[in-house]
Amino acid sequence: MQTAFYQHKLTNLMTTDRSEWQRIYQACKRGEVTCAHCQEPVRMHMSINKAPYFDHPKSLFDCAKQVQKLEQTRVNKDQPKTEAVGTNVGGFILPKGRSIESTSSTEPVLSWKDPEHIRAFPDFTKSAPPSKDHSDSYRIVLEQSGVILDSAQWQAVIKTEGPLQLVAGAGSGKTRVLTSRAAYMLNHVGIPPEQMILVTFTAKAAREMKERMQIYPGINKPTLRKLMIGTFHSIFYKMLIHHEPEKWDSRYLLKEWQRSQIIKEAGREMGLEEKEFAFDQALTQISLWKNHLVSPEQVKPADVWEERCSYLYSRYEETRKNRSAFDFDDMLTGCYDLLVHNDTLLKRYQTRFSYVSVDEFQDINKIQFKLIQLLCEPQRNLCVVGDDDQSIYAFRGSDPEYLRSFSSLYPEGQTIILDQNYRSTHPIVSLANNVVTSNKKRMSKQLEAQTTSDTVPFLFFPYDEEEEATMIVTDIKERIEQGASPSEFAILYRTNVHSMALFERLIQSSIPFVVEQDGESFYKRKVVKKALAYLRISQHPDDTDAMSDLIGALFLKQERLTEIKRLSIMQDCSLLDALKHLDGLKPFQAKKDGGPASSMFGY
Ligand SMILES: Nc1ncnc2c1ncn2[C@@H]1O[C@H](COP(=O)(O)OP(=O)(O)OP(=O)(O)O)[C@@H](O)[C@H]1O
Repeated sequence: MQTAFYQHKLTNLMTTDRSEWQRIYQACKRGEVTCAHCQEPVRMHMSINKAPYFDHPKSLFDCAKQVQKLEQTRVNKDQPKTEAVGTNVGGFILPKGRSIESTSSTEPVLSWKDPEHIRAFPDFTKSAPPSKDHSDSYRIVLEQSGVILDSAQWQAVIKTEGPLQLVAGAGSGKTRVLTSRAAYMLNHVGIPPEQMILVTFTAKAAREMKERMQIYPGINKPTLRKLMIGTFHSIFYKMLIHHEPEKWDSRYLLKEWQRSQIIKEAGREMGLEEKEFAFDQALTQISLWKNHLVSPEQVKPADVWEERCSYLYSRYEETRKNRSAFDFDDMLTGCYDLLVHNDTLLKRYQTRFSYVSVDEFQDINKIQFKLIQLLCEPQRNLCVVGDDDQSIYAFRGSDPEYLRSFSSLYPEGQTIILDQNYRSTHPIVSLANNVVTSNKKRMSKQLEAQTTSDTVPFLFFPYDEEEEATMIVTDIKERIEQGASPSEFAILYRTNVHSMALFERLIQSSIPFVVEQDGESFYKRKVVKKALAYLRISQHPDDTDAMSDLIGALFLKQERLTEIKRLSIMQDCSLLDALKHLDGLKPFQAKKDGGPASSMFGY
C-alpha cells in the first residue's frame, strides 16, 4: 500500500516529494508511521526493483485492501480534505485530528523509474580456446600448476629482453602475466632474483604478487625474499637510506600535520585565512610541482591561485630545508638527484637491476618515469604494464601519455595487447567497452569476454546517495533471503565519503561485511571519533568510552581518566561534571576543560 499515517497526516508516497522518502523510511524504522486502517506501525519497503510501498505483513486485517479503498476515495476530487473522527470512508475509520492530505501536492510527483536492463551489444562470440599443442616446457609446467596462459600472455612471458609494453585491459590476466614472467625469468632463464625489480603502485599489490608467486614451480621463499617487489617509494627510499642514512633518517620525515603547519604559517605571512584558503589543496599543488620536477623558481603561475601556491611552495621548501626535513615527494626527487649526480652509483644500480618491470604504468608521473628511465639504461630491459582506460590519478600528476608514447620512447620495443577478459561476463564487458569508447584519446583496443551470461547489468535511479544505499542494502538482503551468501556481494564506491550511507545501512541491516580500504574508515578518523565522542558524552555524561576518546582533545593524558572516574565517585557527579573538579591543570588545559569544551556541554 502507498498510504500511511505520518506526522498526523495521511501520507501517500505517490504524491509525496521524493526528497522526503528517506525521512519517511527512517521514521518507519522508528515505528512512527502507522497503518491507515489498523494503526499498527508499518515498514517502508524500498528496493531497486519495485516502487516503494508500506508494508506490515503481520496485520490481522486486510489493511492493504482497506487502504486501497481509501486511496480510491481520495482520488475523487469532491472529497473534503479533512474528515472528523469516526467518519467512515470506505469502511475505514479515521482517527481524530488527522487530515487527509499529502505532504505536498495532490498531483503525482513520484519520479520513480524502473531499473533499465542493458542488453549486450554486439552479441557474444566465443573466441577460440588457447591451443594446447605448445612445446614450451615451462608453459607446460605452469599449466600443470594450474596457471594457464593464452598465446598473447605467453608471448609476454617469454619476451624478457628489451623494452616491452603490455597493454592489458581489465581482468585480462596482467597480474598472472607479470608473476608468471618473473617466475619464468628466475626459473627458466636463470636470471638471479637480485637483478630483478618489480614496481607496483600499492604495498598491497606488492604483497599479492609475492603471494601469488609462491605457487609457481621452482619458486621458493628464499628466492622470493631476494626479489625486489615494492612501491616506488619503498624501493627508492631504501636506496636513499642505504647511501645517506643520516640525511634520510625517518625521524626527519614530515608528518601531515607538520606540513600543514608549515604552509599555514607561510599563509599567515600573506594574510591568508585558514577558513578561507584551501591549504590542503595548496599542498597537493606543491606535491604536483615537485613530482613534475618544477622547483619554486621555475613555477610560472597561471592564475592567482597558482601565484599564492607558488609563494607558499617557496616558503615551504625553505622551512623544510632549514629543518633538514623531507616529505614523501622528496624521497623520489632526492633519489633522482642522488643518481643523476653520482655516475658511479647510477652505473652500479643499472647493473644491479638489469630487469625492471612496472605495473599500472598508466598512473606513472614525471619523476617516477625519470627514475625508471635512468635505471633501465643501457640494457633497456624494461617491461611496462598498463591500460590507459584505467588511468585514475591524473589529478595528482599521473600521466597516461607515458604509456601511450612508449613505442616512440622505446622504438626498438614490442607491444603486446592483452584483450581477453577472464573475469567478467560478456554483458558486463560489452557495457564497459561501450562506455569507454566515448573517450576519443585512448589506445585502440576492444576487450572480449571469455564467457557470457543471461544475467545482464542494469541501471537504477535513486534520488540521492541515502536512497541509493537503502536500495542496495535491501536488494542484498532480499537476495540473501533467497539463498545467496553475503560473500557473493561486492559494493564499489568512488570515494570514502560515498561509503558512509552504505556503511550505516549495512550496520542497521546486520548483514556481515568488511570494508576493504587502504586508509582509515571515516568513523575511525581521529577528528570524527572526537566529534562523535563530544556528541556521545553530551547525551550520556557518564560514558567512559566517550570520555576516553575525548581526553586527548581536552589536552589531558589518558592516565587522568582514572582520576576523572575517581572524582566522579567522590563528588557524586557524572564524568563530565568531574572535569570541573580536576586540579593541577595548565592554563591551556583549564581553558579547554572549563572553556569551549565545557561550554559545549552547557557549563
Ligand atoms: N589464460 C587464462 N585462462 C583462464 N583464466 C585466466 C587466464 N588469465 C587470467 N585468468 C583469470 O582471470 C582473472 C583476472 O586475472 P588477473 O587478476 O591476473 O587480471 P588483471 O589483469 O591483473 O586484473 P585487473 O587489473 O583487472 O585487476 C583471474 O581470476 C585469473 O585467474
